[in-house]
Amino acid sequence: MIIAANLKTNLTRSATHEYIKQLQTCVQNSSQEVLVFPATSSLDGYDTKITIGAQNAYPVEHGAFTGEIGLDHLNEFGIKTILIGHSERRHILGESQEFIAKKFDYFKEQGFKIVYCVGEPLAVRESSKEEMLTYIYNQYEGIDTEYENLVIAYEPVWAIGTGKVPTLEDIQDIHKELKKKSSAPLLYGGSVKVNNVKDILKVENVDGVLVGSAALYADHFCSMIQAAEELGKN
Ligand SMILES: O=C(CO)COP(=O)(O)O
Repeated sequence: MIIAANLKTNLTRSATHEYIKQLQTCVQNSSQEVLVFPATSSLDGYDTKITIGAQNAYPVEHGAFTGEIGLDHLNEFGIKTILIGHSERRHILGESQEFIAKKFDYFKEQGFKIVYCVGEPLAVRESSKEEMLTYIYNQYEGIDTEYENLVIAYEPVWAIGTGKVPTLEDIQDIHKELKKKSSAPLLYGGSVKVNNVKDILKVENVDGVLVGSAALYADHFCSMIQAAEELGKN
């Protein structure tokens, strides 16, 4: 399974080094695919079997894009994994589907593993299932769903950082629908914690989890990796 940590705007570079060091023991004998997305300024050359990915980069090698980093900055650390389409970039940073698709194409051309996020806000959730699926399907616009290095993460916006989680039946239902759009591994994200990770990982068509706040604690993230290991679902 894929067990991924999105550290968002947390943990400085030295704290991230400490964090990765603490994770070493639990990934050593684990057969899970573990990904960590540190803050941009915490990207570095980490000596670990954990895959380090970027939370964001501009679709360019380098150039005049104040505040952004480009491909050269990722290459410096051998980073070949990127998160694209996260709801915080869509809704807080104002990234359009068109721009997201452009970013996707660029990093696909570079052969990156792309963890592509989709998910609906609460108002959409509270509408009909049909409207909800239409909303989510629009987030597939311009995206090559057959790209071999693609991982999709379904993250309902209303479940992110709120402690609210869809029912297991709802996760199963939506993952079944999303698998029809793409056979890529499909992660669930949104308030995944140590106490619910096992139940979520057991759901059909859940191929892993993308964890935010609970992953900031190395011991909690470790427990999640171990939970996946115990389930023996690779
Ligand atoms: O946004 C997320 C991961 O990308 C989920 O965040 P939380 O686990 O804090 O809800």
